[in-house]
Amino acid sequence: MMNGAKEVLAQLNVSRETSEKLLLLSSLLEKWNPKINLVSKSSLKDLWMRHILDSAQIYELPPENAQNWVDIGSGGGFPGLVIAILSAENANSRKITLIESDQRKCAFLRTVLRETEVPATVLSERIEKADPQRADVLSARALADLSLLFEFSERHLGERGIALFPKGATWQKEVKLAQESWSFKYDAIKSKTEPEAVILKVGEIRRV
Ligand SMILES: C[S@@+](CC[C@H](N)C(=O)[O-])C[C@H]1O[C@@H](n2cnc3c(N)ncnc32)[C@H](O)[C@@H]1O
Repeated sequence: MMNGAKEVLAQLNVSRETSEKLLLLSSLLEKWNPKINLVSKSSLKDLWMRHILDSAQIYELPPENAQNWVDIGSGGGFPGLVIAILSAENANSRKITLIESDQRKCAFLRTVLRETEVPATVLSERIEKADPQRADVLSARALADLSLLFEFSERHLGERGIALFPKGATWQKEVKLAQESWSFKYDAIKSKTEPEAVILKVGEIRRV
């Protein structure tokens, strides 16, 4: 088993079936990564902590009735694929959509979904061109600064939806800058995987 897998799986406390799906994701990622660079080579050895646990921690954050979850700029599937796998465990009727413009990465995302038998839709399109999704939850990790993420939210987030954006140590600077052009409410939830990082949970995003 790969570095950290046991510890992370114990921490997540998921069923055997879900553990197997996450293990399948990690082995497919290891296999595809040298060809299409889904995560940086240096972070591959910490895949479970840096990517899988980091993605899983946002799964609990939306309200239970949030049905339509859209992950933009999904890349190698963080957090989108992990959210789809965890949602499948709960057999809830949540609809998951991943938007990613790189065709090869989309082929990887579809392969993992097929092999794990997890339902989700992959849109291989540019975020700014894809049909508006009216998401209840919009997530994006390592995609853009907050101001650009708000522009994407304007297109894809539903009226009462919330956005979940994991951000690193400079998140306060990004918030300040975004406040020049946008009004919004936010909580900064401490990350479980990086001491200075947070997950920004943002709602009521409006242009000023
Ligand atoms: C730095 S990667 C992050 C991937 C993943 N979210 C993660 O945290 O590992 C950003 C991803 O967003 C995709 N992307 C960037 N701009 C995009 C756009 N305008 N429309 C769709 N995908 C985009 C890129 O192809 C890339 O896979």
